Amino acid sequence: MSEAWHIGVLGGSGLYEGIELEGQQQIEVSSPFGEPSGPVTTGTVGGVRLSFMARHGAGHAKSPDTVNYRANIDVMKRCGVTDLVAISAIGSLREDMAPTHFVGVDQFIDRTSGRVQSFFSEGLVAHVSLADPVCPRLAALVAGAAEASGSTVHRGGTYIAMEGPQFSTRAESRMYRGWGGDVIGMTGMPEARLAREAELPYAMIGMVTDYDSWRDEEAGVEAFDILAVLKGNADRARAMLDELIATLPETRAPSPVDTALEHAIITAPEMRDKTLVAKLDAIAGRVLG
Ligand SMILES: CSC[C@H]1O[C@H](OP(=O)(O)O)[C@H](O)[C@@H]1O
Ligand SMILES: Nc1ncnc2[nH]cnc12
Repeated sequence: MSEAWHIGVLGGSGLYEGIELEGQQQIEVSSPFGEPSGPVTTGTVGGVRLSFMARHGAGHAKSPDTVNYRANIDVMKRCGVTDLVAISAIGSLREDMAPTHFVGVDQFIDRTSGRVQSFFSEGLVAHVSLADPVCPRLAALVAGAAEASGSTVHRGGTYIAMEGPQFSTRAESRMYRGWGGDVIGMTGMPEARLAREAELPYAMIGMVTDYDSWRDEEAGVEAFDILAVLKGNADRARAMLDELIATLPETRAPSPVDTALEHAIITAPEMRDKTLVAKLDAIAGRVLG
């Protein structure tokens, strides 16, 4: 069965507003998982619905560790989003991925700690596959849109999700390169994990702002350097979104991610925690009934 696209956008550092939408409304959506980062701006472009949330909230009040990733994803799901585009500022761990370039992230190495990693828990256990955390169809559409709107795009890249909020030491930065990391940021996890649990195809487009701290001859990254690159990146991210909406196939064919929970919940029906089942109405209502 095909359906209409509804593109959700999580705007990262420097991207606090989405694109101009027809019939634009700002809505507060509450979640049983707590406070989301802020309201959702929703509307349509050429008949396609788009819903935008600023990941760090108004005025960038939320740090990477205090973003309520579960509430944000839950709210996107409640809004009826079908596919989720994450836009993030990233440091580059490779010479060829230069500041101002875009990287279509396709893998993650999770170095975060102490963040809530799952919607599921005692009383309702689920194990979804995360081998390929990014939806290849959505990633290709996003990368194509970024290229068509004039950005240099690297298709594919491994994102090191670090805890922060401090940037990496030089030794860490060099170690991540040795691990095969291509880019680094602080928010991709647990966001990508939770999107998969919510059966939301997810694609992250990273906007390179700096070379992190692995280049011996250079001073390490500072927030000031990042902010200088962010403004131009935000305009190009908005151009990418305009192009994405304009180039989406007319109808949305199903994605395998739409049914990621199909065989993932392993707690016996009679042992399920009713309170948790109720909280998961938006995330897992499809399979929990
Ligand atoms: C302002 S630099 C560090 C900050 O930027 C990135 O945020 P986001 O992924 O939301 O664009 C990075 O992950 C850090 O949170
Ligand atoms: N070098 C870096 N490390 C972590 N997060 C970032 N976001 C942008 N640049 C970054």
